[in-house]
Parts: sequence; structure tokens; C-alpha cells
Amino acid sequence: MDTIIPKVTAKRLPLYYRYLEKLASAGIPRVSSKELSRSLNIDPATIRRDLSYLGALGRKGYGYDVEYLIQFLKQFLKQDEVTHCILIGVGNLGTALLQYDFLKNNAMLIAAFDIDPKKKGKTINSIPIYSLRSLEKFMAEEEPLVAILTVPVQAAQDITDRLVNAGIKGILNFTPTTLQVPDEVKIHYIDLSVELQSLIYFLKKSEPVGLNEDDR
Ligand SMILES: NC(=O)c1ccc[n+]([C@@H]2O[C@H](COP(=O)([O-])OP(=O)(O)OC[C@H]3O[C@@H](n4cnc5c(N)ncnc54)[C@H](O)[C@@H]3O)[C@@H](O)[C@H]2O)c1
Repeated sequence: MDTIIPKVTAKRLPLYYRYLEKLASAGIPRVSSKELSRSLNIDPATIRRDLSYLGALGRKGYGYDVEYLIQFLKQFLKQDEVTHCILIGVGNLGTALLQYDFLKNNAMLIAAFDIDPKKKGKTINSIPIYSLRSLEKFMAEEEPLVAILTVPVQAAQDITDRLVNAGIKGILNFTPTTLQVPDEVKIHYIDLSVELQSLIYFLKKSEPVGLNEDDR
């Protein structure tokens, strides 16, 4: 389980997991890489390579055992554990994310923080919104692993420093800036305009747009 897998493969594993769960709930016991490929729009060779990193080898003429793969991926993706997350910045984007059910992916938003005193004490989707002043105290008590950052760009580094000092391990950064963090803190950047530009680029090149480009 300590296998080091390429980042592009790691990104695709949750897709496989979710799709396999659908198959299992429909009572389908096995699946071929070709069927996975058709449904997920990922090249079959890429699927076979991805799954071989996990040590899961499909059998010719049989494919993959759905239940076995689910158990394997569950352990690999630590789907048994719920990761506690917090969100900083309950504005337009933050509010939309609070409405989303992250628990489907074994992450749970347990609290949100905002600098605006009018938001303090409210809840969205049963998630409490606290004053930013209580961030460090909350983190010491609850030890969330991940923070979602949806504050204005000017506030991003300052909040990041506070989160890091309070022990955060991962940041999902929606703000349009590169954040400075120590090596042990992982950051994922999400920028819809970059995704859109990339989509437009592939459309203009008239190439199929899928999840199988290894440079994603
Ligand atoms: N990555 C993307 O694709 C994408 C898309 C949209 C917006 N954004 C970015 O997301 C961020 C939020 O956008 P928005 O439209 O929701 O903005 P917004 O102005 O609606 O919301 C920002 C919220 O942050 C709060 N805030 C301000 N300073 C704070 C601080 N120091 N600590 C805690 N909370 C603070 C404000 O009170 C407000 O509630 C911006 O940085 C924006 O550029 C990214």
C-alpha cells in the first residue's frame, strides 16, 4: 500500500472507484478495461497501466473483479476514513462549496470561517460559520487535515500562514495566487479559467478531450 504512483494515475483512481461502486450497486460482478474505457472516456491501455500500479491485474477474457477492485481502491484511497476539512471565506464561492456534499468522497466539512461578523453564528447546510478569530483555537481542538481557501486573493497568504502554523496538512486553493508553504504541506490549485482555456485549446486542436492525457 506504500506504492508510489504517478500523480496523473492518483487523480484517476477516485473516478474508477466511483464508477465501480455504481457497477456493484447494479449487481455487475466484473468489468473489462474496454468497458471502463467507454464509460469513463479513458484510454484502455491507460486504465490497465493505472490498475497495474495497484497490483490489480485483469484476467484476459474475464476483466476485473468489481468487488475486489473496490476493496482494493477503498484501502488505497483510504475511503474508510472521513477527512475533516474546514473552509475559509464564506462568500459566493465558499457558500456554493458549503452546499456540496463532500461526504460522498469521504471528506467532511466540519466548519467554515469568515472575517465578516455578520456571518458569524450562521450555518449553511448544517455547517457552522465561526469568526476567523477562533481559527487557531478550533484547529487545536478539532485538528482538521485540510482547508479549502476561498478568500480574496489579498488575504490568501496571511490565512495560509495561520493555517500552517496551526497544523493544517493540505490546502485546496481556489484563490488566484501561488502560496508559500513548507514542503510537508500539500497544496492543490483549482482554477476554472485554466481548465476552460485548456478545454478551448483542445477543442481548437480538434483532439478528443478526455481524462487520458497524461499531462493533466
Ligand atoms: N479558482 C476558481 O476557479 C475561482 C472561481 C471563482 C472565484 N475564485 C476566487 O475565490 C475567492 C473568493 O471569491 P468569491 O467570489 O467567493 O469572493 P467573495 O468576495 O464573494 O467572498 C470572499 C469572502 O471571504 C471573506 N473574507 C475576506 N477576507 C477574509 C479573511 N482575511 N479571512 C476570512 N474570510 C475573509 C469575505 O467576508 C467574503 O465572505 C477569490 O479569491 C476569487 O478570486 C476562484
